[in-house]
Amino acid sequence: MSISQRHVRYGKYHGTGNDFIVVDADEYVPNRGAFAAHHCDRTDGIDGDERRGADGVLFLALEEKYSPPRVVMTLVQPDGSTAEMCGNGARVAAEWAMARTGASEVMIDTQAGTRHARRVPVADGDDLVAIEMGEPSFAPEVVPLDRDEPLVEGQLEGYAVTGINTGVPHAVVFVDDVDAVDLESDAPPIRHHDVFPEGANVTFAAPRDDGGYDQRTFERGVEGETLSCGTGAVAIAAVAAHLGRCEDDVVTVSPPGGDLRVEVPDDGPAVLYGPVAHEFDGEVPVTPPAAD
Ligand SMILES: N[C@@H](CCC[C@H](N)C(=O)O)C(=O)O
Repeated sequence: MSISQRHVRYGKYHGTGNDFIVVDADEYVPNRGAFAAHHCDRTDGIDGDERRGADGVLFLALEEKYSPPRVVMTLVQPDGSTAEMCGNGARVAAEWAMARTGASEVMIDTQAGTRHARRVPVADGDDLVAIEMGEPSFAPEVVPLDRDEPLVEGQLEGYAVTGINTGVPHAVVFVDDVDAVDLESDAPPIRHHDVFPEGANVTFAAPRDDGGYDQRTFERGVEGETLSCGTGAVAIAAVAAHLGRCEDDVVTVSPPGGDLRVEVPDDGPAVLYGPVAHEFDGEVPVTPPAAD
């Protein structure tokens, strides 16, 4: 005998390929971790136009009474963990809220702080969504690091690694060619290294002749490579500025899924710009089927 299942509606979005299932937080999901683990699965998860599954579930609570409107964002990752911040996820949250309210700017409440987001019209192209990202920090207690000094190009697992927090911890490594890195084997020992007591996303960057950087990131919580990572793009720009590797305070960072623009002023918060796409909408069971 089958028991009828309650379903929840969702929207599927991506920001330069970093893709998310968006669920209105008014929809009661009793076990958000299990929901994310099941529906984000790349083999058995939600059936997308191009790729199954997703990099995470964004539970979004819209507070329309404020001006600009506010959104409380909770990112639940495929391993069931909750991330304090997500640059591309926050841009998706902003697009979702701006489409619902007609506003062209919103405030996003994250565990890393409240961030201002706005739509940026682009001549002859799709609008960009810009999100204020706070001030990147190298401070050991903020990254966090299991030592008293910042980690700047310290030797870890055969790479020169810099630890930085851009809302979440990143281990940034500069290389000549990101495509020459075996991410699936080289990133996990850094991601789980003792120096990062809460773990770290591992972001490789290679300078290009045009002043921009190529990016590849192995994400904590996804436990694999994603097509884009916004906090990682900001981490590259901030570490490059810190090491004197870039002259401009506006840097184009290119993960596999597209181009992101990052502003890293000497004082004040970083800003991340990029496109957001709404792929499709659907409904899924609120309680995933039990594993065999
Ligand atoms: N893809 C995100 C980062 C998400 C959080 C990360 N996986 C973590 O656990 O720290 C982005 O665009 O910033």
